[in-house]
This record gives sequence, C-alpha cells and structure tokens, in this order.
Amino acid sequence: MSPSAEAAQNLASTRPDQTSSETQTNTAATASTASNDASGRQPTSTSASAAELARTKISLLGALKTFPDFPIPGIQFIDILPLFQDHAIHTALVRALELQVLNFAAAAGSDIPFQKPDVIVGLDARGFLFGPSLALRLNAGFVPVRKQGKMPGPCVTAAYEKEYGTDYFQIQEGAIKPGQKVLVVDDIIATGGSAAAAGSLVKQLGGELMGYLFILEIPFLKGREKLDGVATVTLLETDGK
Ligand SMILES: O=P(O)(O)OC[C@H]1O[C@H](OP(=O)(O)OP(=O)(O)O)[C@H](O)[C@@H]1O
Ligand SMILES: Nc1ncnc2[nH]cnc12
Repeated sequence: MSPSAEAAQNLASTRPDQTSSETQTNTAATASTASNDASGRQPTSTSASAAELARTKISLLGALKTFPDFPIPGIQFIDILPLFQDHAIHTALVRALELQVLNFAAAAGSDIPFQKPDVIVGLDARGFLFGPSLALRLNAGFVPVRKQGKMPGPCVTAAYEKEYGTDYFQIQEGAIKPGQKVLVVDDIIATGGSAAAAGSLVKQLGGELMGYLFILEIPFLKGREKLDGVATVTLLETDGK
C-alpha cells in the first residue's frame, strides 16, 4: 500500500464497535484538550491526530485533478470528483471533515465553545456529495440549497455571482426552523458568491448561521471576504493558478 493510501486508511479507521455518538464524544474530548499541557507540550493523542490529519491532507491534495480552461477559457478547474472514486480516500475525507466540525472553533481560529450543528446545508451540486454523509455522522439533519427551479413548493431565492457567471440559489421554506444552528458545506470556496448566497438564505429562514466548511479554498480569489466574518474552515488550500 502506498504511504498516501495508508495515511488515508489510518484516519478513516474507526473501531467497528465504535458508535457515532461515541466517536463524537471521543473526538470532542480530543478537541477540547487541543491546548498544550502544563509542560507546554501537546498531549500525545492530539499531536498524533494532527499528524494523521496532515498525512490525510497530503493524500487528498494528491487526488485532486486540475483542468485548464474549463468551463470557460481562463479558469483552472479543480476537480474534486476523484476524492470519491477510491473507497479509502472517500472514507478519510468524510472522517477528516467530521474532525474539522468537532474541532470547528479551533480550526476557525475562534475561542467560542464547540456547538453541534442541528442542520448541515449542502450546496448544489457538489455539496450533495458529502453533506448527507457528514450530517449522519453528526446526528444532524441535511437540507439542500439548489439552483433555481429544481425544488417544488414555496422557496426563498438569492442571486449571486461566482467565478464563472451569475446564478440563483433556492431553499425550501420551512426546511430550517427558526433558531436551528446551521453549518453550510460545499466542495470549493472560490469567489465566495455561492456560499454567501446560501448563508443569506439560511438567515432568511431564521436559522443561526454557525459557520461554513469547505473541502478546498482558492485563497487568491478572496472568497472569505464575502462571508461577513462568519467562522469558516477549509480542509485544503490550493493556489489554483
Ligand atoms: O465561490 P464561488 O465563486 O461561488 O464558487 C464556488 C462554487 O462553484 C462551484 O459550483 P458550480 O456553481 O460550478 O455548480 P456545480 O456544483 O453544480 O458544478 C462549486 O461547487 C461551488 O459551489
Ligand atoms: N476553479 C474552480 N474549480 C472548480 N470548481 C470551481 N468553482 C468555482 N471555481 C472553481
């Protein structure tokens, strides 16, 4: 087995007898002990998890593919679909995202205490590839934000600009209950237009937007600047040029 496949498998491995809530408790405990001990060293389990996560990130980055001039000339398109083609990489990806949520405050550079989301909102279409898996692991609901005209019943709508065009997002009225804590997830943050529109829809329904989680960020496009300082965590980064 290649070192990268091994790293992916290490992070992916959860004891077969370990329940989802046990995983959460254990990981939340690890997250809450993420600070250094009295001697200034990180606890061994935390540094081991950090090393595991670092190895997994290398595997995930290695699996991404880049296509120049897609879907229009001048765009370097980063294809995340290979992350789902290999079982070990896919499993490691979902586990790494779960860890990012359980350690969300620290990962976002904030000292607010851990909050479990009530609802994961995934964005059309690539946020649907992992949003529901993540929601199951976190005992949360899943709600889609879709491109205009795809869902029945009353919807609220937001227009937005993205790296290669203008679009409209919708969410079904009543899909989020007022006061529910919501985490918005998507594969990529580029200019941030899609994510900001989704966040505005969550707020229009009365949801409490607790943060954004992305697999990959293209930092030079400065998408975070559109997110109004809401806590934002990305697993991977690329220059995307
Ligand atoms: O930060 P932004 O500039 O808004 O770009 C990011 C968005 O663009 C892509 O989706 P796209 O609209 O291409 O739709 P798809 O997932 O249906 O391909 C990507 O999956 C994000 O949702
Ligand atoms: N450069 C890019 N690659 C893949 N998906 C994107 N969504 C917006 N910009 C993108």
